[in-house]
Amino acid sequence: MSDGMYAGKPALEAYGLGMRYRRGWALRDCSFRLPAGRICGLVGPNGAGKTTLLNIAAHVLEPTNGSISLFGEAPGSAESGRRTAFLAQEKPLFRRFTVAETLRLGRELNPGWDQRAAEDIIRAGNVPFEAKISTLSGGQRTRVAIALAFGKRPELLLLDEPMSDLDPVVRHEIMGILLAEAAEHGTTVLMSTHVLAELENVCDYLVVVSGGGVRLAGDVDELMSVHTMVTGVREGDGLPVALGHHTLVESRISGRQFTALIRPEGPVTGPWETDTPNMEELLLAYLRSPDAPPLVTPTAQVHGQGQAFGIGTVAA
Ligand SMILES: Nc1ncnc2c1ncn2[C@@H]1O[C@H](COP(=O)(O)OP(=O)(O)OP(=O)(O)O)[C@@H](O)[C@H]1O
Repeated sequence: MSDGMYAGKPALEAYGLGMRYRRGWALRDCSFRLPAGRICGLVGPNGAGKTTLLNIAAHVLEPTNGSISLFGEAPGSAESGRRTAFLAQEKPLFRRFTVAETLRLGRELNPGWDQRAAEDIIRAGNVPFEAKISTLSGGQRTRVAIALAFGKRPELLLLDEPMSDLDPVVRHEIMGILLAEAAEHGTTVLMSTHVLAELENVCDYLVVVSGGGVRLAGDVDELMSVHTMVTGVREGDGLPVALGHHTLVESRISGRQFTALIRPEGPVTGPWETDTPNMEELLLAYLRSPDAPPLVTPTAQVHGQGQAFGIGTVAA
C-alpha cells in the first residue's frame, strides 16, 4: 500500500477507550491523539492503566469500550501490524533460541527488516550472537528485545517500561539510539516509564494517565507554556487568596513559603516569584494531584473532545 494514504494521519488516536477487567475498570473514557513523528512519554502511577493502553494499541487486548486507531487503521489490521512494533514489559523471547536465531526469526517475520540496525544494537552490548536467550542476564535479554523492535523499522514504536532492567549507562545508550532512530526515520514513539528525569530532553509529547483516565496530554512546549510555578510567602495558613483566580494543579506549604503549580487564567500579579516548570516538576505535580482538572492541548484532542469531555483546553 502506498504511504500517501496515511500522510497526515495521526500515529495513534484513542476514542473513549475503556477496559474493564474482572476487578473493575482499568481505563475509562480515554481519548487523546498522538501526531506522527512525536516521541511521547506515557506516565502514570502504578496501576494507572499504561500497560493496558499499550496492550490495546498492540492488539494484545480488545477494549471493552471505544476504540484506538493507528495511522487511521484498527490495531489488528495487517497494515498497522506491519507499521508497529511493541516491546512488552515481559519481553517474550524464545529461551531456547540463540541471539542469532532470534534475529533470523525477526528477519523472516518482517518484510522491512533491517539486520544491520539489529546487529549493531547487539554488538554495542557485547552480547554473543551464539548465546542462548536462557543464558542471558535480564538486561541482555532486554537488549535483544530492543534489537528486535528496532530491526523491524516500525513507524510506531510502543515501549512498555523498556529500560526498567538496564543499567544507567545502557539506558543512556538506548535512549541515544531511540532519539537517533526517531530523528532519522521519523518514527513515532509511545513509551511508558516511571523515570521522569529520563523524559526530559527526549520527549516532545506527554500523556499522563491516572485512575484509568487521561489527566494531561499534548505537546511539551504547549503544556509548559500554559503552566506557571509560583513561589512566595504564604497568607495565613494557606495560599494567597489572589491565586484563587487561576486553575490550581498542586500546592505545597513549607514553613512560611508556598509553592504552587497553576494554569494562569490571566496575568499572575503579586509579590511572588514565577517560573516555567520543568518537565519533571510538571509531571510530579499532576501525579501527586490526581484530582487536578485534566488538560488536553488542541494537538492532542480527538474530534469534539474539548466540548464532549468537558476537558480543560488551551487556545490553539
Ligand atoms: N489481566 C488483568 N486482570 C485483572 N486486572 C488487571 C489485569 N491487568 C491489569 N489489571 C488491573 O488494571 C489496572 C491497570 O493496570 P496496568 O497494568 O494497565 O497499569 P500500569 O499503569 O501499567 O501499572 P504499572 O505502572 O504498575 O506497570 C490495575 O488496577 C491492575 O490491577
